[in-house]
Amino acid sequence: MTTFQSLGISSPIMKSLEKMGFEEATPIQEQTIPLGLEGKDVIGQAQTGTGKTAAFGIPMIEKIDQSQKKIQGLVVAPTRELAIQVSEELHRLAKFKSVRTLPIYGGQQMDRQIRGLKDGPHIVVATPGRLLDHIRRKTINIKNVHTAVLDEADEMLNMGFIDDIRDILKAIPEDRQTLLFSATMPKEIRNIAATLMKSPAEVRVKTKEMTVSNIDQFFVEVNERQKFDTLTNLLDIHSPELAIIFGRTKKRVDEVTEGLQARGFSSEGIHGDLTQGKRMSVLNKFKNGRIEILVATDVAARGLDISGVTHVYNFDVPQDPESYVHRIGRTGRAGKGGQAISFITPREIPHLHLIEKVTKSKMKRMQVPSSDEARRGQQQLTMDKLNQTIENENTQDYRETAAELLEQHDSVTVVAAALKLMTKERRQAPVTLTSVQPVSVKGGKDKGKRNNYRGDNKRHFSRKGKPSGGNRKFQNKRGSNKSNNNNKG
Ligand SMILES: Nc1ncnc2c1ncn2[C@@H]1O[C@H](COP(=O)(O)OP(=O)(O)OP(=O)(O)O)[C@@H](O)[C@H]1O
Ligand SMILES: [Mg+2]
Repeated sequence: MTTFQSLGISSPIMKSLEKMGFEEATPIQEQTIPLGLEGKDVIGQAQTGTGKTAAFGIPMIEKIDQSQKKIQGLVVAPTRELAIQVSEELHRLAKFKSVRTLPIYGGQQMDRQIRGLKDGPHIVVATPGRLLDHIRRKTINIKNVHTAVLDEADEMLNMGFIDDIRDILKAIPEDRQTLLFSATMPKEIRNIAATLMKSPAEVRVKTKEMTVSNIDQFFVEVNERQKFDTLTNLLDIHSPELAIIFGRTKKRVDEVTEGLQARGFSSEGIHGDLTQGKRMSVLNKFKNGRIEILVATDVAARGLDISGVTHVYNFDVPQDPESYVHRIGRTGRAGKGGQAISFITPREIPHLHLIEKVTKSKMKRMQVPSSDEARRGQQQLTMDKLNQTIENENTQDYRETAAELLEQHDSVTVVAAALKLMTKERRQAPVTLTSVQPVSVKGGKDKGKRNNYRGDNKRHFSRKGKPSGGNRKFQNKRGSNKSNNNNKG
């Protein structure tokens, strides 16, 4: 066990850590905080939910001179929601040091951001597009930045933002410290990343698997047309506290959300076509438990830290193994348990094996649930409530009526009627979704897929809006990047 104290952390930050309930440093924190404090460049890789934010946040905050009203730390993150979240975590960590952090992202009014920037934050957490906007308009001064962090670095580089990131880093003095963090870092991306840094130390928290062991991983083999009924049956059986369902496209997310609502589930969708205000309000409702199910594109796959997510469903299997790692990593965070269930159509079985191979983890087969099991699942919830009432509540006032009922009917009939009354029966609304193409590893038109994953740099790194070559998978990827730009502004 490594205490934060032994890492040489100052007392204001120690105080924050105590308030946040952090008792000991996680392995990535233990290994990177000293390097960060020494001013070394670091490529840090550790599993999802293991505290990478504080791993770069603590040394960054330690090095801020709060008497200087200048931006000294800069974090770049791929999505708006993540920029906000990281900014909040840094704010909590810096609570007793009066270090001010400001998130800057697309979809928010420019003049408001400019006012915020004029107020003199010490740390800015930004999405790449909006940050470049400010740099080009000269509405941000990052000449005094001494620490720059790329959170989810592989994703930003993979999205074709390498030139944008270079432009951003060019605007910062060269003697800066640069830190790169992610749960995944394919070799070719790491090589590119290293070109942005000065002889970086590579810290990889060694584990056999890329995924955390506290997530139980399953797959269900289903036909495309069975997916939706299977999903609602599973939701009835699992009755998750909070669940995230990942769909491949925005349209898919909309359709699944509508279908779930039609069947009486409390759910909303999030993707890049929604206004920033809507995205925030959906996410906040989910965080507060006012909706139980969040249906999302990959915009919610990276970095989001929402406590209480017990289940992740890959309604559509993700395109590449990295994406799988990040999606399922929305559960099982900070040592908690979780379940991940991936829907695989028969033609996608080879893709399942590829994911298992790359992530070095195994998904257990889960049988397709029957509607009978789903019904039992719903009734189980009622039974639990009933048992709780029997154990914890005084039911004295109801006994006379109960006895009266039992004179009229046999006991099973009475209890069955009470169960029926209490059980929230699903509306059996018919739901038909527009089919999506299966993902495949090899053969025919999807052939480029694997090559792309394996790391044809040209495909990974060409700039947005400049598709290179006729690779179909690549164009799909670009297609989704167009939406990513919306998403990730
Ligand atoms: N030392 C610690 N002790 C207890 N909780 C911690 C500690 N460090 C971080 N946490 C908490 O663990 C959760 C996950 O942390 P964080 O979001 O930084 O993970 P991550 O490694 O960045 O994951 P991802 O790869 O998904 O981005 C957060 O709620 C954070 O506050
Ligand atoms: Mg993170």
